[in-house]
Amino acid sequence: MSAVLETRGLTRHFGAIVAVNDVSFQLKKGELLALIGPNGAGKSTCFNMLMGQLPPTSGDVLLEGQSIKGLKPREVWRRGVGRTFQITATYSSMTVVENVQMALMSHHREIYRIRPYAHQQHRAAAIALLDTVGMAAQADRHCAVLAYGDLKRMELAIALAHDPTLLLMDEPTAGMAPKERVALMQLTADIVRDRGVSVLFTEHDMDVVFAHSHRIMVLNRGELIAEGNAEEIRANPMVQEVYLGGGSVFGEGETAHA
Ligand SMILES: Nc1ncnc2c1ncn2[C@@H]1O[C@H](COP(=O)(O)OP(=O)(O)OP(=O)(O)O)[C@@H](O)[C@H]1O
Repeated sequence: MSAVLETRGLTRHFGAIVAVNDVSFQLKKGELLALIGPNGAGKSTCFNMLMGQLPPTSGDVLLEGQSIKGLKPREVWRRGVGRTFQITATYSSMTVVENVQMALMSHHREIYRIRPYAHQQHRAAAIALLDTVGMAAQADRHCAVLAYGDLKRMELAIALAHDPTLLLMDEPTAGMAPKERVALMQLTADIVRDRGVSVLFTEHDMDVVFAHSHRIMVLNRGELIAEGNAEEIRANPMVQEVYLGGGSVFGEGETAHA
C-alpha cells in the first residue's frame, strides 16, 4: 500500500534563501510522525507546502499516491487533510458543541443551506466527538470561558469532524503547561491508534516528541538531517550538534527548546 503522505524532493526558495531543500519522506497510515528542528529550519514552510498555502519551487506532494501539488488549501482539506494551528481558531461567541456542529455541517456541505437550524444539526455526532477528546461535559459552555488546554482539545474535535485521513498539527502544545502538553499528545496518540488517522506534527518540546512519536524527522537549514525513533534521534551526533552544539546528549526526559 502506498504511503498516506509522500514528499519527493520538496523544495522552496524565497529569493536567495532555500527554506526547504530537497525534502523526501513518507508517512504511513496510523503513524504519529514528528518534524523537529531549530528556529528557521523550514518546518512551517514545509507544512504550508503540504497544505497548499505555498507552492513548492520544485518537488511533489502525494496524498495516497495522488499528487496534490498546486491545489488550493480548501481542495487539499476536501481530500482529507486536516490541520490544527498554533493559535486556536474557534468561534468564541458560540458554545463548545456548536463549534463542533458547525464543523460537521461544513464537512457535510450544509453550512449555507440550513443555517437557521444550525443548533439542531449533528448535535449527537458533535457530542460523540467531544467525548473522544474528553470534552463532552463541557459541551454547552461558551468557548470564551474555556481554559487554554480545553480549547486545544476542542480544536482537535473540530479537526476530527472533517474525518481526516491525515492531520497536520503545527506546534499543538504551544502555550500549554508541561502537564497539559503531555496529556494533549497522549490524547492525540490515542486518536491515532483508535481511528487509524495519520499525524504529522511540529513540536519544540522534546519531552512530548520523545514520549509520543512513532518516528522523528529532523530538519536543519531546510534539509532533513536525521530520521528514526526516539532512541536513534537522541544518539545521532548531527542532531546533538544542531540542538546542543555537540558534546552532549539528550537525557531521558530532557527538554531542549529549539
Ligand atoms: N515568506 C517568506 N519570505 C522570505 N523568507 C521566508 C519566508 N518564510 C520563511 N522564510 C525563511 O525561510 C526559512 C525557514 O523558515 P520557517 O518559518 O519555515 O522555519 P521554521 O522551522 O518553521 O521556524 P520556527 O520554528 O521559528 O517557526 C527562514 O530562514 C525564514 O526566514
